[in-house]
Amino acid sequence: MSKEKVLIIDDNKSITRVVDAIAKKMGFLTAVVHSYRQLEQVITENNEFFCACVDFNLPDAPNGEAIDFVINQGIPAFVLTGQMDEQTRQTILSKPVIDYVPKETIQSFDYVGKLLARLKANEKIRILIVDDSASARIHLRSMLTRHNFLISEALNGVEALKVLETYNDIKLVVTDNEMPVMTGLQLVPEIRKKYEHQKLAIIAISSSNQSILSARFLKSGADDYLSKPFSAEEFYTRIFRNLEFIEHVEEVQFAVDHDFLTKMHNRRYFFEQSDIILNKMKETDSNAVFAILDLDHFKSVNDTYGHDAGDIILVQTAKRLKQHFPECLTARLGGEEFCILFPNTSSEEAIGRLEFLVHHFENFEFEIPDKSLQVTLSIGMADCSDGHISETMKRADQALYRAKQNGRNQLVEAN
Ligand SMILES: Nc1nc2c(ncn2[C@@H]2O[C@H](COP(=O)(O)OP(=O)(O)OP(=O)(O)O)[C@@H](O)[C@H]2O)c(=O)[nH]1
Repeated sequence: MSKEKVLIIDDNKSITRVVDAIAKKMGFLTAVVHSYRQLEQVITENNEFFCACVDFNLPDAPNGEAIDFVINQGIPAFVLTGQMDEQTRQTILSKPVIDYVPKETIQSFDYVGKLLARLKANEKIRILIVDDSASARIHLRSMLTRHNFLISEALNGVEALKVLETYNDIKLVVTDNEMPVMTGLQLVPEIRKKYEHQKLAIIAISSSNQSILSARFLKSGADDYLSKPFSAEEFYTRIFRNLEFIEHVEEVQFAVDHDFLTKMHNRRYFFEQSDIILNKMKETDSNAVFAILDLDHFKSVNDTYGHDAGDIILVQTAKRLKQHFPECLTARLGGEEFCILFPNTSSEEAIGRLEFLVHHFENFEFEIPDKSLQVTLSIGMADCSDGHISETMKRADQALYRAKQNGRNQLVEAN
């Protein structure tokens, strides 16, 4: 039984084939049925599904009965429908479904793919609901949990601030305005003192008919405003827009901080962070060590086995460095050159760990297509007593030069 299985229910086989292919491409397992009768059978064997994609109209269940059946089994469901009149829309939205997808064009199936990706991503996203009304919280929780979000709740602004301190995976706050202790309008600027728009979105919800309220919320730092009553489509669209903004910023930030090939931190990030770490070390009078690592005769690896093989070795080297030094700041400086900053570490300890690494590389077989090969490592190391990473780097670089001169495959400590 797998929670990673998508249940696909449609009497039209060309539609199930397309949805099946989309789900499989995304790494899901699938179960496909073409009638209500088959659906009942499948469910008796297993009702553990990630979600279900349900046809509104089946020959033996013409009025959305399959949707009710699946939801009653506790399976989150989205609906595929050929009819898109207002009556059908109302009927679908009166049920606690994830969403509906009109089977109008081929783009509808792109939407199915996006929906599945969204549902998978949502499993790691926590939303904080802030409302003093239990029924409002229950309603919002029900709408959001069917989209797989993790949920926390608070009854007023002060509680909300405490919950934000407790959970670091909250990406979105949905807040009411009128609440005892601290209102939504008071809460929003308090949140903004600590959390930027790129990290945390705020959507305010209110039934107040004061048109100025939305402007006041937006000016105090909210990202969006919803007036009650709102449709499910509007609610979800605003939730996803705001989360997508945060996710795009995260993607851009990742690209800025990481090396494209190895996904290791890059030179720019290393310099920025090493300053912060070395300042902390100075304050606590602790020792730090810097090492620069260079693969030996890498040009000949590229020349002999090709650039793609060289890339594989760089990626595997990055993986080994992250595994060996999880608590250190590691980065790819460029080309076949990497570096490590050991915080709170004596030179003796760093020497021990780096010598072990040299030995490990000497004995390690890199796997490239149809072959395995050894690539050794030279390292220059310097303690960070001069306080500036650029000075330390110069000394470590000279030590690396000596390691290369002495025959490579070794560690040399700076004078
Ligand atoms: N495959 C691959 N090769 C790279 C990349 N970046 C730099 N290189 C190659 O790394 C090689 C570095 O060569 P050299 O600087 O001569 O150093 P070396 O051959 O390792 O010699 P020593 O350092 O003296 O042992 C060059 O062939 C570059 O083209 C990359 O992203 N991928």
